[in-house]
Amino acid sequence: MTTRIVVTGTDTGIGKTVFSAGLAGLLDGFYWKPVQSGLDEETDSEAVERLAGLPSGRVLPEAHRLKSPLSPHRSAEIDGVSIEAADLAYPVLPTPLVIEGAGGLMVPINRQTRFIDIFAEWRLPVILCARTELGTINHTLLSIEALRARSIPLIGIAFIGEEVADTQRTITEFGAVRQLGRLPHLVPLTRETLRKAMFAGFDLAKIAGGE
Ligand SMILES: Nc1ncnc2c1ncn2[C@@H]1O[C@H](COP(=O)(O)OP(=O)(O)OP(=O)(O)O)[C@@H](O)[C@H]1O
Ligand SMILES: C[C@H](N)[C@H](N)CCCCCC(=O)O
Ligand SMILES: [Mg+2]
Repeated sequence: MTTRIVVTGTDTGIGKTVFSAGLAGLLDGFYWKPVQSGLDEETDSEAVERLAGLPSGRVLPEAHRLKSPLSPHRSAEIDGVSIEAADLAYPVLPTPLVIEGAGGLMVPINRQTRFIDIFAEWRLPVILCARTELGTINHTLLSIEALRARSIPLIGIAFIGEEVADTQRTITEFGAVRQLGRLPHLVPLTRETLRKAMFAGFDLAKIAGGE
């Protein structure tokens, strides 16, 4: 089965890229970051190259690489370019493909379109990355509601951070959503520690099984 999975999250900086690297490695697939904003530090694609342990060529080139580490719609304006939904048509490959958004669901790619609108068009199954720390119940349930309102298939939640059992239970119960697993904060964060943590923390059958 060709698995195309969108990895999104409740916010920026919560661990979507690290989780995507681990997932692409587990699936032995490809990774694609359609829009990268911020080029001065390691990009998401470079991080996945470093962490996923995939053969070369499996990290696909971004459709847009924008200089400023801002919301893509603004970063594009500063660079004098415009991101159109058509630019973000995902590649059709015979192997698993992990596609990472930018920030959270409502992040705009231009002044009319947000990532969630693209995901609604794509209709691909989504994994929602969520923190476990205080504040995540609200952010996660709001994100789930937004996905459900647009009938975007939600495979489940990938928790990132230390275990907070009641928070994770509260989210899965109120959200009527599966907990796919949890990726702790890894020290050190390496290809090896990530692969080990993904095997230990996630059930691939749950993920590949779709919504
Ligand atoms: N499980 C983890 N263990 C250790 N460090 C982590 C983990 N997850 C994320 N980090 C670190 O936290 C920072 C943000 O993570 P990451 O880049 O994955 O966030 P993101 O959600 O992809 O952000 P963006 O919205 O910019 O794509 C990075 O420095 C990353 O190395
Ligand atoms: C720059 C950052 N690393 C991401 N690529 C983009 C995050 C956009 C967040 C927009 C917002 O929610 O305010
Ligand atoms: Mg990222």
